[in-house]
Order: sequence, then C-alpha cells, then structure tokens
Amino acid sequence: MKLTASNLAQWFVQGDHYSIALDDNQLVFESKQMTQTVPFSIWDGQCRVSRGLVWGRLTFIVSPADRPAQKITVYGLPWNHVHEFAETLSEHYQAWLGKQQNKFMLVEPELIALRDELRDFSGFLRVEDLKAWQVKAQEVFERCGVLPQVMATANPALYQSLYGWLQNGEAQRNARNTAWRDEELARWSTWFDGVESSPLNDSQRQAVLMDDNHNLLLAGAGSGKTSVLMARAQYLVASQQTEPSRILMLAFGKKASEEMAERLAKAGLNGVETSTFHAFALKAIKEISGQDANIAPMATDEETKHSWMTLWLAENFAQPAVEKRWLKHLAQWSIPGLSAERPLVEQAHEAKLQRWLWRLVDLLAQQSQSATAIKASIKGDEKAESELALVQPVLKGYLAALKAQKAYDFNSLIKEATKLLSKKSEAFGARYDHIMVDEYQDISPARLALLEALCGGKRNRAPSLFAVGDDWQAIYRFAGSDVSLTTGFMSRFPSGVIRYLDTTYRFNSQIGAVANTFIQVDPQQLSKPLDSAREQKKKAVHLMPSDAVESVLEKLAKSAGDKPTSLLLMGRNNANKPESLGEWQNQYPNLSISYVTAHGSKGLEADYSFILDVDDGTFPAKSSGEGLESALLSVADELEHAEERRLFYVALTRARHECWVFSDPEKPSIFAKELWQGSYPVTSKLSKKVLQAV
Ligand SMILES: Nc1ncnc2c1ncn2[C@@H]1O[C@H](COP(=O)(O)OP(=O)(O)OP(=O)(O)O)[C@@H](O)[C@H]1O
Repeated sequence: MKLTASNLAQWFVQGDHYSIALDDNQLVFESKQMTQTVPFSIWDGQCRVSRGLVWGRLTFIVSPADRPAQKITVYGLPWNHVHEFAETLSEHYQAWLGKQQNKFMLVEPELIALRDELRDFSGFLRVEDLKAWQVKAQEVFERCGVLPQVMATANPALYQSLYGWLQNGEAQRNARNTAWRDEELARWSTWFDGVESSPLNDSQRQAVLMDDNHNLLLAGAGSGKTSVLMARAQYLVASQQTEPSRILMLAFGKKASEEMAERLAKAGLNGVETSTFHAFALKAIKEISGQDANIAPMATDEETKHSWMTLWLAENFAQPAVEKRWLKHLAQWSIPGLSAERPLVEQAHEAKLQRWLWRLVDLLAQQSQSATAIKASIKGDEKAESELALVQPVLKGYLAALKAQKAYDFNSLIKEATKLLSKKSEAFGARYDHIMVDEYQDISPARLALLEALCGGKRNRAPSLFAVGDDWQAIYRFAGSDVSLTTGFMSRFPSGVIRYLDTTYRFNSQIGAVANTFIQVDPQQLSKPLDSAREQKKKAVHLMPSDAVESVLEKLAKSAGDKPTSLLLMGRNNANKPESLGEWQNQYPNLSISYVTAHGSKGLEADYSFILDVDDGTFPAKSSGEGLESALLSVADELEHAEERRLFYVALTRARHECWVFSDPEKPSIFAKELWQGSYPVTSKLSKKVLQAV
C-alpha cells in the first residue's frame, strides 16, 4: 500500500518526501535522497491531513528512543486519495495497538510483581539491590516486548513507577531510604536511648542505620565508634533484619576481638561471630578446602623462629658467594648485630641480626606488588637494593619451609583464604548478611582483598560491609596497614557511603583543641568535625620538664583524694617505662597507674595521662630515612613524621581531663616545640628559649 506524488508534483517537491507506504507495521517514506523507515512503535498513530494549492500533504510525528521527536511531511499527494489513505493507515495502527495491548495484559501481572518488589521491599535499599532490580526489569521488558507508550496508556501508574525506577533510580532510592531512615529513627527512638550506657546521639543513631553495600563510619577518638558497632549488631537482631549468627565482626587483634565478644555478651546478644582476621582466615581455609590448616610454629613461637633462622643463615653464610654478597654490603653499610671482622657463620644466631631480618622478611611478604615491581620501586636507592638482594633469598627459604611443613604464617594465611573465597565465596559468604570491621584505618591491602572476596561474587544479596575507623589514628604502617585505603574509601568503593560522628565524649574541649589542630597540620588527614561534649575554659595540656613527673604525680594524688582515679603513662617505646612505676603504684594507691607504649594506648582511656620522654630523637622516633624498610614504607608526598604525628595524636586523646607532656628541658622534641610555637592552648614549664629554638 503506497501513495506517491505524480511526476509533476515530485518535480515541485524537490528535496522533500514525496511518497508514503505501509509495510508490515512500519511506515516507509521516500524522498529523492533517501528512504526512511518508521516502525509503528515510534509513531504516535496520527496522520495529519492538510491541503495545499493543488495537492494534499500528510504529516506524521515520530519519536525515536535516541533522538528528539521529529515531524515528517509527505508533499504533492493526490488530494482525492489522501483521506482514504490516512484512514487506512490509522486502522492498521489501531489493529497493531490492540494486539500490543493484549500482549501487555498478558505480562501486566509480571510487571506489577516487578513494581511490588521495590514497593514492598523492607529495610534499606542498597545500591546493589537497585542495580539487580534494574537488570531484571530490563530483561522482563525485552522478553515481553511491551512498548512504553502502550503501557503508558494501558496502566499509567504502573508505567510511571517502573520507568521512574529505571530512569531515575538513584534519586528514587535516596528518597525512599531517607523516608525509611526517618521512620526507623522514630520507631526505635526509645530503644536508642537505652541500648548503650548513654543515649546515642543523633549522628550515632543515623550511623547505626547505615546499610548500603559499603559503609564507612569515620570519626575521631572517643566519639563512640565502638558504641555504634555494638548498637548496630543489636539493632539488626532486635529489628529482625538478621540472625546473630549471620553477623561477622572482625577485629585486628585478639584482645579487641575478645572485647567485642564480651561487650555483646554483656548486652545479652549471643551468637554473633567475633573473630580476628587471622582466625577467620583459618576457619575459611578449613571449611572451604575441607582440609586441616595450621599456623606454622615458626610464625608464632620465637624459639622455633630463632632456630630456623640460625640454621638457614649458617648454611647460607657457609656458601662463599652468599658470604661475599653480605661482606660487600657490610663494607658500605652496617647491619644490626653483624660484624665483618668475624666469620659470618659464627654470628648466625645473633638476636639483633635476626630481628632486623625478620622485620624485612615480614615487610617483603606483606607487599602486594610483584618482586619485579618492588625492585623497580627502589631503583636508585643503593642501600635498599643491596638489602633486597640479601633479604629476598631469606624470604624464599622461609616460604619454602612453610610449604614443606604444609602450614601457614599470618601473611600466607590471609592470602590463601582470599584465594579460596574468591573462587567459592558464594556458598561461604552466603552465611553472612553483615560484615563489620573495627579500626578500619588499620586495614592492609591483603586484608581488604579478603573482605572484598567475602563480600563479592555473584549472589542474591552480598553481605554489606560496615567499617568504623579513624584515619587520624592509623599507627600500624609498620605492620602493613595502609591508611590510604581509608582516606581513599570512595575511590575503592565508588558507590560507598561515608558518615561522621561529630562529638567526642572522652576528652574536654581543651584537649580537643590541641589534639584536633595537631593532627590536621597534616593536609593528607581527612578533615572532620569533632566537638567535645564537655566544654572547658581552663587549659588541659601541659608541657613539663621530665624531672617534674614525681611532683605532678604527687599533686594529682592529693587532688584525687578518695575518688578512684586512673592515670595512664605512655612512652614511645617499652624503654620509656619509668623504673619507679612499681614504687609509685604502691605510694599512691588512690591512683590506678599503668604504663603502655603509645601504640598500646590505642583504644584505652583514663582520667589523666602523662606522655613521657617527648624528647628529640625519641618522640617522634628517628627514621633512618634510607634502606629497604624506609623505601617500602615510604608514601609519596607525605608530611615528615606523618605516622608519628598520628601516634602522638592517639596518646594526646587518651585522657578525659588533663594530659601532661614531659620533655628533656634541654632537648624537647619538635612535637613539644610545635605545641608551644603553634597557636595551641597549652601551659608550659619548659624554657621558652629552648622551645622557641628551631
Ligand atoms: N552518646 C554518648 N553519650 C555519652 N557518652 C558516650 C556516647 N557515646 C559514647 N560515649 C562514651 O564515649 C567513650 C568513647 O566511646 P568509644 O570507645 O565507643 O569511642 P571510639 O570512637 O571507639 O574511641 P577510639 O577511637 O578512641 O577507640 C566511652 O566511654 C563511651 O561510653
């Protein structure tokens, strides 16, 4: 069926369309230059008829999916046939539309079910939930072949709902989740008042309800991150969103993991799986492989470690080529505990040498990059290159020994579990709905890979990752932690969510003013709000000479009276532990005095604190600035002493009321000097001249 302009008319029409034909549910337009085909699905079904001086015209509106609507006019048509032709076209279109509507009615229940999946979805709609729904919806639409305009006329409400979620899903998801969160906040308001020892504040409540695929709660010291973690586990169970056994809580150290378990038990929540990363990895290996997995005694027992290393070194030093390499190194650089003056074989047992070697072996084993990449990264640093040549064979020998024993150390354990989980995470990961991680700032690339393997894979609903941490308190780089995994959370998980807690309950505003400013001197630390719940006008951080420790202690004991008072002494190393500690503990029974290293103080709190020996070369600790260790630990464009700054921040934020910083009056460290020279609210009994000296 076709209507064409006469030859004469075509001559007048020139470049425009001069013919229209109907061809199996599509319109075919012809002009001198081209033939254009328009399926019924993009035509609005209307033929607009108009009359020129001599001939008739037909105009059509078509709406292609990928372009704006377009008007097509056919000119020069014989007027006496135009109406009849237009009517026939409309009849064909109506017949086609009728068939489409019948088809729609057949699939309408399926489409309603699709809409109800989202409408009836209870809980937080995660980004992956929406993506999975959108993929499914596309499949249904393609399979059913239902056209939007057909659905839009047959069931406008259904059309609006489904296309809204398909085309504007993220905005719809956010609006829906905000409404859900507000409802939950109201419904659980009284429960949030009583779940922890103090009512949760607003930002803590909102944090408890975070439930996307990848969530990070980032907050400063004492802001209640651990409290939120505990409250969230309880909320998930109380609101029947999951069973306790489907929650996995991971911590880095055994102590932290046990504390989590204790706190949950105290709250009456039993059955949540609390574990260290290592214990979890061991369990995963055992269950997935069905075989026994053991930690090698070499990885845990100092004596076994020492014997193995002594034997390995003795055997290798006895080889002239190896001895030559080591001696060549010693001619230029020193190695702790090793002298070029004595035969190396005789020194294989040296404790200092072995400590140095184990440290480098461990660092190398933690690297996620290949041996070639490591080599390339230290190129030009002669000392590091030479050390690498010494240490790499030791690592090789150590890994071979582990293999021979069919056992793991702490590094290989995590790697093996990750490998198994990546292949078979569906079944194993399906047992969990929620993976929670405390102290996320301490995560290493290897542990993060384990988490990703656990939360990844194709499955119905992958577990959500809920991490709490504080990039300001990242102090374990030497153990393989990488703070950029926290500061770069959103690059790793582009659709992740980060929330903050804005109030610290541990320390007053004076300690806060010192600590928060001190840590943010480093521009690479994320800036975040942290107000103290307790405002105070009187300065609470004091710079003192080291010989004043006893007099401050005495005053403190006097002012404490009968009130049980805790005092935390901190030093950079174990060597900073005061010799008189035992004496003081006996002398001042009203004070509960303990000593920890600054690293050991993480997570602790006390009424008062002393930071001891903040001396030049001690705190911040001197870094060698060269060699393999420093090359492997270096971070591009990092502020000098960045890691030590975070460590000092941790120490500063342990006390509730007051913190004394003690330094050698002749050589206070740059941190003590900075507290005086910067605009920090501190008092000082140190010489101004010494503090001001650069
Ligand atoms: N909403 C609150 N009201 C009053 N006190 C609170 C509140 N939330 C937490 N706390 C108290 O604040 C202190 C610090 O809490 P918590 O140990 O959970 O903080 P954190 O952020 O994990 O600290 P850190 O990072 O230093 O380990 C605890 O004594 C806790 O009981």
